[in-house]
Amino acid sequence: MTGTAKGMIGFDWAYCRALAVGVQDGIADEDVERWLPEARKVHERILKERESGLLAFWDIIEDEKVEERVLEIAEHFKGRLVDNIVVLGIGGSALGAQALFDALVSPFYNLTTRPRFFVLDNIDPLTFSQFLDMVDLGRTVFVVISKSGTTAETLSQFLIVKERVVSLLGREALKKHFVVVTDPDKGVLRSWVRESGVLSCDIPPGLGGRFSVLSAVGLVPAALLGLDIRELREGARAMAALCETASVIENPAYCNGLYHVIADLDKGKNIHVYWAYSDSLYSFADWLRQLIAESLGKKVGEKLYGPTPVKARGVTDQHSQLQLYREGPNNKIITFIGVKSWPADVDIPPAEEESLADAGYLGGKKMGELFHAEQRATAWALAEAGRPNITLWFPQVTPYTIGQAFFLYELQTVFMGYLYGVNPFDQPGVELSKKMTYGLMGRKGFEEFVRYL
Ligand SMILES: O=P(O)(O)OC[C@H]1O[C@H](O)[C@H](O)[C@@H](O)[C@@H]1O
Repeated sequence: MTGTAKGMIGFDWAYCRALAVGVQDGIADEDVERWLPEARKVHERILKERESGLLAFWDIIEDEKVEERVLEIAEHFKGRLVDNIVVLGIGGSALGAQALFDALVSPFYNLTTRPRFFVLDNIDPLTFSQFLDMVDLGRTVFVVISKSGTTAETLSQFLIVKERVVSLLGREALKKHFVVVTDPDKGVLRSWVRESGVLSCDIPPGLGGRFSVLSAVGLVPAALLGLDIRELREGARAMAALCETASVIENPAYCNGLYHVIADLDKGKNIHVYWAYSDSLYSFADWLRQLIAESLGKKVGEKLYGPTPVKARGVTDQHSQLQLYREGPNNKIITFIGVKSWPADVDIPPAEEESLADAGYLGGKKMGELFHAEQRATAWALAEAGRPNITLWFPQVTPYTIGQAFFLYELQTVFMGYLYGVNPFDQPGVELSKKMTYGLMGRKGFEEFVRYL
């Protein structure tokens, strides 16, 4: 089936353009014109970096060896009595797997299916101890994911469960219950893989955590769950093909990125809301929050950059956030993440009782109709109040379309970073609190960091 037949995601930018409905300070042609020379330079830079293999997030979707290795590992666990697949990881080593799972699997999956899937991306002692009390370690596979292989949170989780597996099942059981996804050479986890012989997958050194969902970081959990990782990456490649064009206006990643930079720097809209009108895409908004915050939240000299990414859920947050978005400070650009059709829908029966006459307008309709009507009305109502908004439409949520969305926003974020003039691939701001934590935890060589406290 062709790409188009499988369905391509796409933007509706009508309500972010100037003078659409009531959008006074939307994006005007002259705004775009002003930025085009800079945007074209950024395209040239991206082209050069691609040619010199500096864009690992783009190269990874074309690297077939990754899929082969991941499917090999999934094959190893096939047919085994596995009740639980548990990801131990945090940030870029967890958010992608969670977004993939929630996008492609029912929210009630764990109640009805085996193996169940859990992403433990926090070290709340109560949650973690309750999880360990609940889980049958003998029927659990832990996927330990850490690009650096040194992240304290993930190592603490790993040390706890490893010790319990060894004391319950013996050291030889480690290979049956652990898979590690980490740096090919460096880090504590890589040394342990060498020593223990457990199965592992590499995270290419040049691939940042928040850009790694289409690598083994997202693929190992997805393949263990039997999700179609080939379709996922084919979707990413289909979007990459669309984003090859130098035309900033025709390139979905560039055009949407440009609108967001203009909204932030020229229109004072530095809060970027991602309003998922789909329960299955709500975690995708979480994944986006890390990608945008860590890539664009940067200090260059005395200048501070970076929109604040905010997530919302539709239609639920119409009843909690809309008031602010429509009548509060006009400092936001809002992206609705919508789904054209669902694999299932529900009929709303007619209201027979006289007492329910006022609910009559709902009868004979489908819940999806009401959902779409509310999304459409909310987008219009925001535009009418001068609030620029965009809709990203998924024809359906499938491995193919979610793969597209991951790649689209990874490239858009790099494009925006270069337009802002920041490095979208590092995150220096997260290091100090880590060093102070090491100091507080008595780690050798970090004593100096606790003097601040
Ligand atoms: O994958 P890891 O090396 O364990 O890092 C996990 C996360 O922690 C870091 O502190 C960074 O903030 C994130 O960019 C990263 O994704």
